[in-house]
Amino acid sequence: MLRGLIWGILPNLSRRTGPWYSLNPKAAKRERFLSAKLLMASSTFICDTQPWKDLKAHVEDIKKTHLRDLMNDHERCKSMMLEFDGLDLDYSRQCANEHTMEKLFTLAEAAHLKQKINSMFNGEHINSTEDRPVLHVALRASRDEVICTDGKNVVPEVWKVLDKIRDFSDRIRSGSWVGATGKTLKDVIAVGIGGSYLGPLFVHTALQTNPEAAQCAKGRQLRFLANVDPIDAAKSISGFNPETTLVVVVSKTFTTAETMLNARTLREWITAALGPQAVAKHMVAVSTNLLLVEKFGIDPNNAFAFWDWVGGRYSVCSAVGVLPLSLQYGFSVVEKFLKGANSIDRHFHSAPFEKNIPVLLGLLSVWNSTFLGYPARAILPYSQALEKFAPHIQQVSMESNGKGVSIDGVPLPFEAGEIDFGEPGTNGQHSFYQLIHQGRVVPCDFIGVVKSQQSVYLKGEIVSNHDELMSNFFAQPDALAYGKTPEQLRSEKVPEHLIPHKTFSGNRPSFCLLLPFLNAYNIGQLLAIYEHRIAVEGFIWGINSFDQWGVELGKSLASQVRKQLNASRTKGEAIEGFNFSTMALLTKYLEAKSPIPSEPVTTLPKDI
Ligand SMILES: O=P(O)(O)OC[C@H]1O[C@H](O)[C@H](O)[C@@H](O)[C@@H]1O
Repeated sequence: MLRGLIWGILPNLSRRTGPWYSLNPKAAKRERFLSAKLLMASSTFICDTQPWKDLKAHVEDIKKTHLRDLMNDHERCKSMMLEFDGLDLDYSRQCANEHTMEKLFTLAEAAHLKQKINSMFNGEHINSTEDRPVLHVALRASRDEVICTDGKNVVPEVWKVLDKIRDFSDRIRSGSWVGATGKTLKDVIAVGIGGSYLGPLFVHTALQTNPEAAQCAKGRQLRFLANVDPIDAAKSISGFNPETTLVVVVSKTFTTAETMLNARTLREWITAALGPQAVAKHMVAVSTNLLLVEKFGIDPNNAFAFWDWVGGRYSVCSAVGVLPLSLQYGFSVVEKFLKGANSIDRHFHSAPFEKNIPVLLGLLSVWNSTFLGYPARAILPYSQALEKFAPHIQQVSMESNGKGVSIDGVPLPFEAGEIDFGEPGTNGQHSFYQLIHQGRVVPCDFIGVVKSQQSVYLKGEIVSNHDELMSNFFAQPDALAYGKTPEQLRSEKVPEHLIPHKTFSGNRPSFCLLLPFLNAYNIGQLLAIYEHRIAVEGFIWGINSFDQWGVELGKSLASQVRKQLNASRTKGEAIEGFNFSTMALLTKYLEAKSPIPSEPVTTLPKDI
């Protein structure tokens, strides 16, 4: 109740006056602390509210009607189709009817969804455990938009960095900025991991085959180096010449162990060939921590900033993605990507829930996972260019919503988050679709594209390769929804002993999202839809979707192992301080890995 009141009142105040605590930072911190304490005291879960209980009760009702019968109601289907800015969403194959939707909207009200969305756009510190606002929407705002946090409009800062990227990427691409030996830098290696890698990789993979973008990228190569496995470093430099390569070190914190080691490895690769002074011409950085960038040896003038109000997994629209992508495709292509994301931001912020794509997707995902009990979600783009979309969304979704406590730190009495996975169709059909058709129920997102980036028509065939792909896009959702009954099989004269094996229960929910084309703008739209959908789910569950404490424990244990490896090799110290199993395995590892260097050696990754 109290928590609801706070969520309700603060955004309204801040809309009128700017953030209410903006003038005095000390008071602001104290107020935030007090609010957090108040929130702690009022641990009403969303599952204790009447709308939640109504939805629980509604599950039995909806289970009485098979999806194939729901699909017979054309009015229902019509009401579950939505068009916005060239995109078509069809959610008629959800196990839901008008009552489900009404109840979900009532749940959204009880969770103060509208106020929470406003709080995000208003720059409130909704990431309370890190005391930060969540403003990735500001990264793609147009120059004239005003998005404030702590009393300051952040849009001019965003555009200052974007202008710097435009200028720098133009200079690199035109050859006015050259490497240490006077050669044009035509190849780029972006070193980064997690949010400093997955989003840019997804966008790069999607743009690569777009004719307009590919034309702009002619003669240039962009590669990513993420894994600390030395094979990845070797692959990243394979065939590249340090003289013509620019390394972009991308790390929000500039402390991530893997990225820093890879950055040192590539620095060594450059300096071994061109001398230490070459770093100034061949290495630049993207980070929020410009002090550490300088300490690493990169000129702060060659650093591109972003801000702590951008979560790593939401950073693809910051310099994290915009710099490497602009180097490859030119800033004007990337600007279209930002515009596509901005179009969805505005839609998400202003459209009524009944017509709001991220809200509808988010609410129905909560319905599927929490109420119907389907904990996984398959992301199935029928487009090879989107092959890195599911890996990116895995991080955005599972790092955001894989939480065990509410925003006020109280253990949740229900499970939050989903298990996301996916593959492009039709490849996935020949892999895991067996399970989603006859095994566990996994709600699916089918993503299709109307106009392919490639049109291949073979002699004598009127159905193009792309039509063939899309035939599957249209067929699979119906196969999941309708299934196949024993009666149908009998009418097809299927032998009785095979009928149980060939029966498809159906009643398996899916969404269809159709994009007109796969260009920079649509890719931006797609990204923002998923980012906001995931936020909607977290807002409903009442968790903090913007922190990620769960990744820390493994990191600190790895650092203990690293220390031990160092001590064993340099001082011959015995393995100690671990449990029996880890000690045994570590000892085996050390014994088997000989010769063990006792002092630092430099062996650069070999070009493979
Ligand atoms: O950008 P960095 O600071 O190097 O962080 C890279 C990644 O590190 C961690 O694993 C976090 O869980 C991710 O959210 C983050 O994206």
